[in-house]
Amino acid sequence: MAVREFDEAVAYSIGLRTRFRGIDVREGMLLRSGEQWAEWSPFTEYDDAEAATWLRASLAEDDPVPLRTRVPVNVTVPVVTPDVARRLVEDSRCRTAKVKVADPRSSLEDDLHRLEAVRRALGPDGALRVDANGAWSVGEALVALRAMERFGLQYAEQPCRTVEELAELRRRLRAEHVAVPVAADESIRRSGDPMRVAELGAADVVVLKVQPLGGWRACLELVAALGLPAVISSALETSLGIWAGLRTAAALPSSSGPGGSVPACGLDTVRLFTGDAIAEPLISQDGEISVGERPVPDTAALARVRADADRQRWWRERLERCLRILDVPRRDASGGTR
Ligand SMILES: O=C(O)CCC(=O)C1=CC=C[C@@H](O)[C@@H]1C(=O)O
Ligand SMILES: [Mg+2]
Repeated sequence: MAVREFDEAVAYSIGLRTRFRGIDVREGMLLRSGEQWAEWSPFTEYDDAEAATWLRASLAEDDPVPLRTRVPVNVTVPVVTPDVARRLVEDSRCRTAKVKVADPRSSLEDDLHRLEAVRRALGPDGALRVDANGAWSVGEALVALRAMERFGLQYAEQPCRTVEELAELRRRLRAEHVAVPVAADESIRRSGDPMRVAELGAADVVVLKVQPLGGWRACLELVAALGLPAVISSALETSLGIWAGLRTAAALPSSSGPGGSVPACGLDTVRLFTGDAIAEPLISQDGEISVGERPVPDTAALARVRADADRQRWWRERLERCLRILDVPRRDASGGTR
């Protein structure tokens, strides 16, 4: 089945080195319009309405104007043993680490051991973040963050599920003099009303992802409207999706971070993949990734990550449904629109 809106639409399937957010394989599509390739990779369990928002990002025809050529990034530490965590941080040479915590497979004690190993690998000057993906109640978050405070946390990302809980937690952390700022991720990208985070005073920092928010323009508009420090993060993508995040981070206003730079972004996740679609994957060097021209897939690399016929069909059908939701003008066989 052909998808007429694109010149090519290829589904990929790439193994993860470590289980991450409950998945071992990342799937998505790479879409070509003329010379331009983009990624569309809504998680497979998302419904069509949410997947269509991600598609809006992939349909963007222009790119934001970059203000810098390099973007600092954090190394992302999944739920792994302290030893593996230490090695990941040391190998990355990043000066900021984000550690997954509150996973069903990891007790608070396990989390504390992992954090201790990461803090030791970073040294006292490195920045350390945790991400709980909304797993804690307010009470649980208070207990955990009180215990984690001694490692010096830059912030805790989405400690609780709802915006109201984040706001309450933030108040109670302050009242109890626990020095851990709160960052909102899912409350921005999945709540349907990202402005509520600012209205309720629910976060000190916001985490923004280009595909889930429907594109770079929506991200930059949100940064301006929210008036909070913003960290651009990956949605666990190939280098094509990562490039869109990097380019957006490169366009953040210079007031975002010290010395005209931006806070370290969560864009070093190609490291978590066993393969990629481009020849020179966008992975950090000395804690930064250079933002070059929009990449194009490499024929051999793309062949290695191409999904099987069943998954090609599944993704194409999903793409057709999402295009209908967005009401994208149909191209006729000659390439014109109708
Ligand atoms: O922010 C990072 O360091 C990497 C990206 C990352 O952690 C995530 C990517 C995609 C899905 C999420 O579960 C997860 C996150 O919650 O931030
Ligand atoms: Mg997160």
